Amino acid sequence: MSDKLWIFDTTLRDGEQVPGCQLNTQEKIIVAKALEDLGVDIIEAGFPISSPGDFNSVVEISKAVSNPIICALSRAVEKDIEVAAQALKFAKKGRIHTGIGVSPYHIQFKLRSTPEEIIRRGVAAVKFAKQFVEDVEFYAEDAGRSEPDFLCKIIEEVIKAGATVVNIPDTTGYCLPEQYGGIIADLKNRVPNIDKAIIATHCHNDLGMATANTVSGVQHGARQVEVTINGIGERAGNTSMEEVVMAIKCHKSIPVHTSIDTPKIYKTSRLVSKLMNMPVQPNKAIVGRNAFAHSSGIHQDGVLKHRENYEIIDPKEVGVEESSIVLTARSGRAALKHHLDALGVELEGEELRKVYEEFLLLADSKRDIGRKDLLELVGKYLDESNFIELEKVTYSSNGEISATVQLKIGNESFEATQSGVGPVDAVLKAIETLVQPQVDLEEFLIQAMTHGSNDVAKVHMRVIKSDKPYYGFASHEDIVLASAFAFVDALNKIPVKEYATA
Ligand SMILES: CC(=O)SCCNC(=O)CCNC(=O)[C@H](O)C(C)(C)COP(=O)(O)OP(=O)(O)OC[C@H]1O[C@@H](n2cnc3c(N)ncnc32)[C@H](O)[C@@H]1OP(=O)(O)O
Ligand SMILES: CC(C)C(=O)C(=O)O
Ligand SMILES: [Mg+2]
Repeated sequence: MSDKLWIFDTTLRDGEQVPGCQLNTQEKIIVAKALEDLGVDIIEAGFPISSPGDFNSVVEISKAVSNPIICALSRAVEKDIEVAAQALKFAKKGRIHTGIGVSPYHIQFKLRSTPEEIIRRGVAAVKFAKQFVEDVEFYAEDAGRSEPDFLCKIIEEVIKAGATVVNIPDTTGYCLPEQYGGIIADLKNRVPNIDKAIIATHCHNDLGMATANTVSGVQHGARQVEVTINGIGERAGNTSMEEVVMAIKCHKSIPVHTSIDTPKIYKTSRLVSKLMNMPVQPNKAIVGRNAFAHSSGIHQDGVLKHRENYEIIDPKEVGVEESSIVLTARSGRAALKHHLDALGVELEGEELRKVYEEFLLLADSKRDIGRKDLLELVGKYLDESNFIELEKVTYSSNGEISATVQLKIGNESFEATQSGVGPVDAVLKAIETLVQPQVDLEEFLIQAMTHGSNDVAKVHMRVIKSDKPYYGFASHEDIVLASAFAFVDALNKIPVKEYATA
């Protein structure tokens, strides 16, 4: 059995310290509920002494969320701790997180104190917090730059005072992975009562090492990780939750497991990005737009042959529908064929070679090639492959709205009548009863070309058949006819063998 790794999310506290990312109470509740749903064990909900708004957020999150422990931050200051305890009064499981700077920089220049005094204040803060809650976490701020003997001493003393979790922050993101792992190992080996508390990692990303340091900490004995969604946080950010969780999931040699429901990662990432108005960089691991996008021919060919040639994570595992094959001038024939197949154009040999040559000319002049470009390239093949023809459409909107459609399917003609909420709906239903490919209409877009009342309507639609998308386009002065033609256009791209005619 592997150990449980406690996931402590500080998106709403350390993450929210980023300029421009501040959330109001309602928004914080939305994020807190999403974190609960994701399976987070501890939510650091705020720093209650900091402002009435933050106090209120901790109160309301405590009411709104039931499974995770709700944690409130404080300095090693009695007033902070008292206010944190008040804010947690509705929490089913509340934790006070208190602590003090432990590096020579912090002791001398920030707190203007002495090591002995810092130990005294740390111990006093833990004891004071224990009067309100059983669960008290102590943070040794800037532990990453602290003196090892002093760090061991203060950790031993705060555990004696009742700390249930000892947090070892690399506050300034200074450490290298071996160094940070070494600090955790040192505490494990030298602090006599260390097994009475859980060791937590809390890393910052100033050198881009936050995830590596956190994982190293876990490998050396830490059993709580303090993380944020998308790695948001002050300066270069905090450790990103999704990176640590997936690194642990991918590497079974790390003897821990988490309770994160990983298919919910992507939607939580989007939610946080949207509410905090903080875009995710496209190449961000796990949740970036390009994290599962393949854009060069050799990679695309490899992925199409066997996904794992270039992917260590199945995108579905983190809630991304599927990997994408992006067409660029660096793509090869395998990628082009993949896209053409999706459009229902199955080209091989010489035909494929010719289209590929034209494609490369176009791709050299454009950054990436979209669906519309492809349709232009292979339009002639699409026309030839029309299996279904729309022969006649009539519709009436008097009383019940109904439509009659006549289709030529292969070499035979069929007719059907259907009613609907509007003529477009009725026509599409009638077509569906004749051609039964059981498709899902996923996207349906009508655009006016010139904006006059005698305008031409352009219809674009996307239908899904056997998990594959197919696209239809048409234009006509009559919106109903444009819709019918676009639907037939999409249906014509589905391989003929998939049809069952009525
Ligand atoms: C590494 C981190 O992320 S720590 C958390 C950072 N987050 C925040 O700071 C957000 C919330 N902070 C605040 O709202 C305010 O800073 C407050 C309410 C905590 C304090 O405000 P003020 O009383 O005006 O103090 P100010 O912010 O100017 O200075 C911080 C004071 O706390 C002291 N202090 C800093 N950390 C600690 C600590 N862990 N324990 C005790 N005292 C501390 C500083 O030495 C300084 O004291 P001084 O004024 O005697 O020199
Ligand atoms: C307050 C502590 C836990 C912190 O955020 C840090 O040291 O980075
Ligand atoms: Mg921090």
